[in-house]
Amino acid sequence: MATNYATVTWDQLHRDARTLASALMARGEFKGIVAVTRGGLIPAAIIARELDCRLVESISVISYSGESAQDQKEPRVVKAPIAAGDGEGFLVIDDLVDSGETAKVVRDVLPKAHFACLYAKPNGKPHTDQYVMEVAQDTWVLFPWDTAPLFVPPLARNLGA
Ligand SMILES: O=P(O)(O)OC[C@H]1O[C@H](OP(=O)(O)OP(=O)(O)O)[C@H](O)[C@@H]1O
Ligand SMILES: Nc1nc2[nH]cnc2c(=O)[nH]1
Ligand SMILES: [Mg+2]
Repeated sequence: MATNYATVTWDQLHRDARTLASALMARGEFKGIVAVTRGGLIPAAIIARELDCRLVESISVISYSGESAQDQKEPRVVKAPIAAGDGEGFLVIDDLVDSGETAKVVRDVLPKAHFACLYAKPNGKPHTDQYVMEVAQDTWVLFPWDTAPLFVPPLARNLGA
């Protein structure tokens, strides 16, 4: 079970995706981008815009059924990235690598692609070619699409409770 949570706002996600795009510029042009659904879709859209890349494919992988590491399942590819072939010249984008199991399965399908993500936990780091920020293994990242602002009572109201 994750003991900590790290909340990522839309602004921060956009900034981190642009930082990744900027680092990827040094690798020259990609033929196309493969987004790992669903978490990689929004980062891939931001990066495709920055790299002026119009060919966006997807690979659909299901690895988690809930909101913690306890909910991890064997990753299942439910849609193949046909347009990307063996991945040569393609960039694969996911939101994060945690255990690295999803990335491993994606790499089996696209062995020649360059794999990049925004956030990487220590166990996932060996399975990504590039990432923006490291996150502790016991931290669960809450993406902007996972959360909503909600009312929090003032501290003083809990006095004596
Ligand atoms: O390195 P791992 O331990 O495999 O975990 C990382 C994967 O888990 C999440 O996807 P998830 O399966 O929850 O599906 P989603 O992207 O559709 O939310 C995340 O988006 C990564 O793809
Ligand atoms: N939202 C989210 N999904 C994950 N899938 C695997 N690890 C994580 C994480 O830390 N946050
Ligand atoms: Mg995912």
